[in-house]
Amino acid sequence: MASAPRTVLISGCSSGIGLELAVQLAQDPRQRYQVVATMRDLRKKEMLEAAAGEALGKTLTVAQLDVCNDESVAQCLDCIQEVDVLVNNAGVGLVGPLEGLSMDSMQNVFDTNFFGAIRLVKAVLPGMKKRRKGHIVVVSSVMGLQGVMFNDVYSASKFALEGFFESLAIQLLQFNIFISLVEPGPVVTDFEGKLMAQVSAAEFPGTDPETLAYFRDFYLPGSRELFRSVGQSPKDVAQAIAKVIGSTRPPLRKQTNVRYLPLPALKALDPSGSLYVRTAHSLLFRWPRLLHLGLRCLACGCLPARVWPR
Ligand SMILES: NC(=O)C1=CN([C@@H]2O[C@H](COP(=O)(O)OP(=O)(O)OC[C@H]3O[C@@H](n4cnc5c(N)ncnc54)[C@H](OP(=O)(O)O)[C@@H]3O)[C@@H](O)[C@H]2O)C=CC1
Ligand SMILES: CC1=C(/C=C/C(C)=C/C=C/C(C)=C/C=O)C(C)(C)CCC1
Repeated sequence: MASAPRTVLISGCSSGIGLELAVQLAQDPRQRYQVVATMRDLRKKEMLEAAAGEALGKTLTVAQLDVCNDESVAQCLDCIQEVDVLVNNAGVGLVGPLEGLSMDSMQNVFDTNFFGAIRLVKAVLPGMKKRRKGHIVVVSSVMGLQGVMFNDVYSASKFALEGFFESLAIQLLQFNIFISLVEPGPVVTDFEGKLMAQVSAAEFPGTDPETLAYFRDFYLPGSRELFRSVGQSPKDVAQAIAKVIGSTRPPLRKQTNVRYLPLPALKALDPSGSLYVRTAHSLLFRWPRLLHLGLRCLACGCLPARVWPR
């Protein structure tokens, strides 16, 4: 006999990975999921509703949820009996020279990416513990594994998630609750467009001209090329997350982009950290042509498209 559908609550479904995941799970051919797709601004729900098609109102419902707001979280959860799977997907980026970024903008990154996820976990955990089952999925990033220049604060917010959820995972095994940190590389969503809009509007006051030139003339072109060459589609990332949710023994960590794997591998190869830091520095500042060639090679499609082990 087929078991009852699991209720999946996903944050940040107005666009990108969250939207794709909500639709994929709601359209699961085996109807294993009842999806509560949430977003902070319901005026943005049209795209999700259109993509959901016939699943809307059946296996997918849309609800308001701002991960930075206690009241919004409480109201949303009041309407759901049990959350079997929580997907912490909502997130914001922040890029630029540190000297030119306001403390408010940095705090907003932590409020959303880190404390937003914790706020939701605190809300669903008592129920999961009582039922002695549950799965918490966190959309982390390769930047939760290694820092990337000019992404200092965003990367720190993802490192914070990694430390927090790895710690929690140990206790929660006692309650049969699993944690999975999904670590995508660059994904072609509104995320990059929002960052670029932020960059073109910002003047980065107080930043010295040399640093600004490194950011604008080295980092931005390199990052643009990286997204163009090895960027994954949100559909691919959502598929990887759906697989993690569907597995009986969910992994603690899952990287989604095989073409980005050489970079985290540098960190694993040299625990002192120097190999990764020096290679990233050289690729950006000393051998940009090698970076360009390497990215073209990685993009050419001759590499397998899946991450090993599967
Ligand atoms: N794109 C990429 O290259 C990568 C992205 N990630 C991570 O994937 C996740 C999804 O990003 P992605 O789909 O790419 O980008 P999008 O910008 O398309 O999606 C981000 C989502 O988060 C929502 N959000 C932001 N703040 C809040 C809030 N306070 N409460 C509720 N929702 C909020 C946005 O809503 P709104 O429309 O209202 O702003 C939007 O729905 C993020 O955690 C991101 O860090 C990880 C690795 C790479
Ligand atoms: C420019 C540049 C880099 C940039 C990496 C970037 C920009 C990664 C972006 C990842 C994202 C967007 C994750 C989201 O969570 C490298 C490869 C480290 C080193 C060489 C030069």
